[in-house]
Amino acid sequence: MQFGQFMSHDMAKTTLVPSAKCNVCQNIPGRCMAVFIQPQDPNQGFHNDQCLRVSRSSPICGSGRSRPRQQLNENTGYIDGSPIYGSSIDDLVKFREGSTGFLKIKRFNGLQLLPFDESTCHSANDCKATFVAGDSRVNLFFGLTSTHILFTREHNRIAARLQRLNPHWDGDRLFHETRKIVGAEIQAICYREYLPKVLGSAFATTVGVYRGYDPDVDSTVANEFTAGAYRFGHGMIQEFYPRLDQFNRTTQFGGFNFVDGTLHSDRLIFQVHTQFLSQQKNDYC
Ligand code: HEM
Ligand SMILES: [Ca+2]
Repeated sequence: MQFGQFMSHDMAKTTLVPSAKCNVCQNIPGRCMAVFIQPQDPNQGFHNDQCLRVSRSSPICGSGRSRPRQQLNENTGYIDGSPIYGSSIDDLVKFREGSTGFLKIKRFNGLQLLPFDESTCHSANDCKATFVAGDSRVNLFFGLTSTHILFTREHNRIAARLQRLNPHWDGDRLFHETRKIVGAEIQAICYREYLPKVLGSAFATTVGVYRGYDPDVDSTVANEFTAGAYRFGHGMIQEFYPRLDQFNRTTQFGGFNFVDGTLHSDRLIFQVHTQFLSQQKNDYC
């Protein structure tokens, strides 16, 4: 599940119409869809809300009128570690340690973590555990945050080794050679470990043997894949996750009880979704 979510964030980030613009139980063409609650639905919370307010994916400007509506992917569709490095050169400066070959990390309580989102800090030593990374969804779930931290540390581990082997490399060379290796590691885990487990015997017929890079393949991500098919992973989310103390002993089960006492994962997605949308800054066309 956890690697799958990380992969989905490497391949796609669909901009949504801000939820504040969809706060009524009404269909607003092109923007919002209201899913009305059926009288027989047993969920009282849904009845209180009257409908589920669904924001539509933002269109690419100009599409949806004389030509079919197309959705925007804010991230690089290639599996290239973009949750770690960002999807644009401008963003990279936020994560790279100056002009060195290393990624920024924050040392906290003897741990190497991601930099804190300073807008959530009351003082230098009093910050919320909200991190900055190449994909803004890094804080959506602590398993996902851990995966980000893992690959950020992996980058710095490899960069340190490469630096020892190639002391003449400048920061740019060191950074990009390392990034290439980390991206390749993520691809290798995806194709050699994750997909064979997910697809089972269908792996051979659906993915098959890698025959080398083909520049003619359209590498953009299909809407059907992100909006539908790949969300199969939501069904893999467990309701409880074991948590470890500093001695790696199981302390308690970390349920999703921050979601107003309910532990059902569908509801989790819905709740996190609403929280997450309220943080979105991007507007639609
Ligand atoms: C703790 C686990 C997870 C949580 C809390 C979570 C939550 C969410 C939320 C809130 C969204 C945005 C909802 C929306 O666009 O309507 C989303 C989108 C998505 N999720 Fe998950 N998810 C989790 C795990 C997974 C897993 C394991 C997979 C696949 C293996 C996955 C695949 C996707 C995909 C493909 C999208 C659409 C991405 C886009 O187009 O931007 N998610 N998820
Ligand atoms: Ca990517």
